[in-house]
Amino acid sequence: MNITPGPLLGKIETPTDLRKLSKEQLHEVSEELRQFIIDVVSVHGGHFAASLGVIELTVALHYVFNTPYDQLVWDVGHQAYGHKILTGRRDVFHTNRKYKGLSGFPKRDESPYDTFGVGHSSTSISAALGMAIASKYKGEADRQHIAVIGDGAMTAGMAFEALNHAGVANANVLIILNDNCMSIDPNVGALKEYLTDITTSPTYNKLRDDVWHMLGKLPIGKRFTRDMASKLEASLKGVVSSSSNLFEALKLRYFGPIDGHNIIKLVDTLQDLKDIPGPKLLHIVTTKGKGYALAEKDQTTWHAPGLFDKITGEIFKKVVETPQPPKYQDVFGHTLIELAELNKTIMGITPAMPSGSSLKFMMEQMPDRAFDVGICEQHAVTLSAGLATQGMRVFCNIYSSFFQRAYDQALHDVAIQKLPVVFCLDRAGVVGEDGPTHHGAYDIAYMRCVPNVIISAPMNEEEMRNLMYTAQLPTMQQPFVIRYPRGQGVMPEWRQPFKEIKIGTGRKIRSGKDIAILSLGHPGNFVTEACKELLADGLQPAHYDMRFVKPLDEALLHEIFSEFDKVITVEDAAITGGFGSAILEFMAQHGYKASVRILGIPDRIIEHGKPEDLHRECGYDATGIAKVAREMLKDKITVTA
Ligand SMILES: Cc1ncc(C[n+]2csc(CCOP(=O)(O)OP(=O)(O)O)c2C)c(N)n1
Ligand SMILES: CC(=O)[C@@H](O)[C@H](O)COP(=O)(O)O
Ligand SMILES: [Mg+2]
Repeated sequence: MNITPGPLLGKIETPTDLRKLSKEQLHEVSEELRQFIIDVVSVHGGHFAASLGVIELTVALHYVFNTPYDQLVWDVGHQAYGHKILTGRRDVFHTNRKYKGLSGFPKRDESPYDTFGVGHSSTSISAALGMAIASKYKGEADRQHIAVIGDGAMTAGMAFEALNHAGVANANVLIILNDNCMSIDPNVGALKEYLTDITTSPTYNKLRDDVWHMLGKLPIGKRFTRDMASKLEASLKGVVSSSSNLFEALKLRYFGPIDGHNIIKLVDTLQDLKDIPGPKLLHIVTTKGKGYALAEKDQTTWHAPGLFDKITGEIFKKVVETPQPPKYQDVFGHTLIELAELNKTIMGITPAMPSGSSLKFMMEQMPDRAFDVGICEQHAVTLSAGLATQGMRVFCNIYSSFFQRAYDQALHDVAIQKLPVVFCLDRAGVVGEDGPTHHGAYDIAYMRCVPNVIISAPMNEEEMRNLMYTAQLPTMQQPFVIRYPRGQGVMPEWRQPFKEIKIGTGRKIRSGKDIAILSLGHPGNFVTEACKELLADGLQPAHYDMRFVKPLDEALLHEIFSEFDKVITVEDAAITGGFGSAILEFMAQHGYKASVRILGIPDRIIEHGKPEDLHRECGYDATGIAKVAREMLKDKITVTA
């Protein structure tokens, strides 16, 4: 569908065109940009509410600063759609997040305006500070470095590590704190409350408004001179003294809070801040989903709603007649409640993904036993470890790719102490449209080398429930990983009674004599499909769902390698160091010789696209598996005319 931008936006190829407009025209540009994003995202999908909330900021930043010479870093990057559209990508924006299309996040390969690749949160201040220190070293005194970070992203330890450095680095960095009181779900924690206090304090706001009013009376050009800036700071410090303003206490000059939807005020403020060297923080207050009423009202649903009718606001769901299998995340969410009812020691932790992980069900039903701790994966893991020392059985649910943040905590705080924390790693494998920053490719490789850890992956909902059940049994006294993918499983009838699964045991799904296909987790379902193709070719594949990558089912493997000299392994994880590698290690240790092909995520960056496109590209969809089996069995295939 051809989506036409408004008349002003249609003339903006790059920010240079934007800068030719008058300040008064920026409101119109903002509205056209907002409408264009609504038009495109409603029919092509993607993140939504966050970009709508920073439209005015985006326009103001590119209007005031000399991008890309001035370096603009977006945190997470899910809010950078306006930035993409204004920086040369308007006409290809409909390819956003599609296979071979634009990335859903800023990406250095894509544009010189994308100064830093993002996707995981809370990196922007460190990155912008690094750029600022480099500019200082190179003598580029005129260069500006801006980090735009949300209130959710600001909760992460990494953001505070960067603030701690920025305050004393004497480098030219402007941090814009985009405060909309939301993460994906409502933001949490004491920092959120602090930001609310500072935004709503009547004394503070009165004084601030008085000062702005006074500045507004100065002739343009004289406004907010350095002198005035110091006076403004001094007066504000009277109310929010450096000991009570968190950012001032960290030696950053603090400005705001200001209305982040007032484009004129934003432009004036940014223009003024340009002249103030050193580390500074501008606090802006915005509404996530601004300008689309339904998104403003239900910001979590509209974070990334999928396709929708932009007029009625109806979010399209696939029309299906037969009962559908649930999403794995929902199996987790509902099963955890069932288990928690049986076992009073169970608790649930999520770092900022209550909706995405479905821990929200337990948070609603058992608020003293399930917590969102903010975008704080490291804390989530060590908190779980602390709880485990006191006899709690914690299900710490983290997306596989975000778990990377907490590796040392998993190793140092959980594994070395052999604490029985259950890590439910959601979004394991290729996740699809979020792309390389979010693919859960590496968890097997980086956890397999850690002693004391059990690593498992269910092939379906029933196994998922039984693994969760097994993981919380009192006999289980060590860390337990359960990895599972984004999206639906395969069993519409999934609420079966719990059964313990013996640790380190796989199961034979079908017998055969030509080749053994060993799968781990959900891709076992691709193998089932591949086997159908092979049977149609007259071949006899055997299929084993191994379930555990650590410990391996050695008895079953001895049986397999005694019987087969051709083996394929299949996993939705990095081949290097993964499940297939574990099988090769087993063979080497026991002196087995066989021809083995390992299918999984190859050793290169896999871009974004629909999961099925990516599985095909990696070669472990049903067709890819069958193709490899046929290659290995070519002597056995009888060609018929
Ligand atoms: C390390 C990490 N954990 C979790 C996420 C998932 N995530 C993406 S956006 C987001 C909310 C960010 O909130 P905020 O920074 O306030 O931005 P907003 O969406 O409100 O604009 C979360 C939790 C992530 N991208 N990175
Ligand atoms: C930007 C970000 O990190 C999240 O919004 C992520 O896209 C959520 O992924 P899911 O849709 O898999 O929950
Ligand atoms: Mg926010």
